[in-house]
Amino acid sequence: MTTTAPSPSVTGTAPGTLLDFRNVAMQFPNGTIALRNVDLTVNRGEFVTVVGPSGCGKSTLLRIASGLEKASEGVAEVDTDRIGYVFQDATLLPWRSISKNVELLAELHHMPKAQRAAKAQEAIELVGLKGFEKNLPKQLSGGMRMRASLARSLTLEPELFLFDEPFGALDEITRERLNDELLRLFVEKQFAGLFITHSVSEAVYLSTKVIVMSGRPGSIVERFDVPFPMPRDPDIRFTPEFAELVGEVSHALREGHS
Ligand SMILES: Nc1ncnc2c1ncn2[C@@H]1O[C@H](COP(=O)(O)OP(=O)(O)OP(=O)(O)O)[C@@H](O)[C@H]1O
Repeated sequence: MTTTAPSPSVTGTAPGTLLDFRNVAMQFPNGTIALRNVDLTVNRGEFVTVVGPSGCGKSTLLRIASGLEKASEGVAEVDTDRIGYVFQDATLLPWRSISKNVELLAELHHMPKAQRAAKAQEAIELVGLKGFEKNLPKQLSGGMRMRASLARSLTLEPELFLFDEPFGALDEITRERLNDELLRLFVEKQFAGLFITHSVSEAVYLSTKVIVMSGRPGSIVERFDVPFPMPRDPDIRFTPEFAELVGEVSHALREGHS
């Protein structure tokens, strides 16, 4: 596939572009134009976060990346079939135990039983749910359910992870803790990330790049490189440099909205 020059990897992974959108536009059959002129790349080793006002087309962008929707114009290339998804809702099956939920994707991919059980156990331990394998989803907190959702995707060892506001419904402390755990997984598992959030500080904290979108029809108004090294020190959030970048992104968001 044709790619733009990848930026240097921050996690030591091989360089290369996993997602490449060129001049992507989306018009739904009812006439709603959700996206226009979107140029976006996600390279190996990158964690790219998109922020933008409600209804600007962020979820549509992710659905195009996942193959659930087809762009009405432009080129949307994804150079891997190992894609992980985490949505705002953990979407666990209520009648299945946590370990059986975490095994589900591997099961759908016809992974042999013993292998998928081992993968699920490894993923459960990675997200800090050891000891809860036999519990049902309703016996877990919202944050724990989200960890299970993450674990379910990790069993397939995704190269590209798509996140649609996964922590939006959680309280601040849980959200911060999960941000730290996600960063740890990003460094350890070396997937590339495309993340959507309404929180500018979450975007800056998690990402190597932040993309700001305008109101609908969504187009990219500004891109920011986040210079803080990985693994990221949680205290970075209390530094003037961090506050300054959050301020710049917030400003671009307000400008793009008006
Ligand atoms: N299947 C569809 N048919 C018609 N219009 C749609 C469809 N899906 C989304 N839209 C419209 O496209 C626009 C973008 O929707 P999308 O869900 O991508 O926005 P978003 O930025 O993710 O919003 P939010 O931040 O509120 O979740 C909205 O105006 C929405 O109503």
